[in-house]
Amino acid sequence: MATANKNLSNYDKNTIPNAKDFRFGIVVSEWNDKITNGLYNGAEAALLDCGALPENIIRWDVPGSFELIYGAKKMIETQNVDCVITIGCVIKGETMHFEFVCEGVTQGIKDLNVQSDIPTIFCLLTDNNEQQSIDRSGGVHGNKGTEAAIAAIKMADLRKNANR
Ligand SMILES: Nc1c(NC[C@H](O)[C@H](O)[C@H](O)CO)[nH]c(=O)[nH]c1=O
Ligand SMILES: CC(=O)[C@@H](O)COP(=O)(O)O
Repeated sequence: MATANKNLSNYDKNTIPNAKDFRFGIVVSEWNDKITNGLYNGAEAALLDCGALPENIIRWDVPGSFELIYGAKKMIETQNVDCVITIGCVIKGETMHFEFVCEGVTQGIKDLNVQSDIPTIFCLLTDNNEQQSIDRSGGVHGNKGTEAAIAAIKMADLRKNANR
């Protein structure tokens, strides 16, 4: 289903574990910061709405989406978190740089999920233009940050139960 056919901000708290016992790291790219801050706000609001404690949400900023990989790796290594959310927004320019950044971040986040026991959630917008990013960070299509927060809670809970 394309994003255009679903609202990214919709969730049913009855289907989501309580987040009160989980610690979350959120790594945020400074590129397109109007968008990434909107994504962060959606993620933070959803985590708090589902019971997460403010002191259990740790935010680090990195220069661009490519640095999300290293930031998430160090967050996992040093902050005793139960899940990491990586937030970035890559918007197509004139060159192939878009493709390489998007693919590189995708592969890097995938590698973290393979190599680490801590889930890393992929909240990266890869858009053709700024309007698409606006629409997905609190606009007409909802907020992908909200979606990422719900995924983070569910994966932290899955990890807890799997490691019992
Ligand atoms: N063009 C965008 C970038 N480019 C920067 C890279 O992410 C990286 O910081 C740089 O190559 C240095 O390593 N980053 C975004 O997040 N969004 C863009 O649209
Ligand atoms: C995704 C990017 O790095 C891109 O915004 C850079 O723009 P350009 O391809 O025009 O250099």
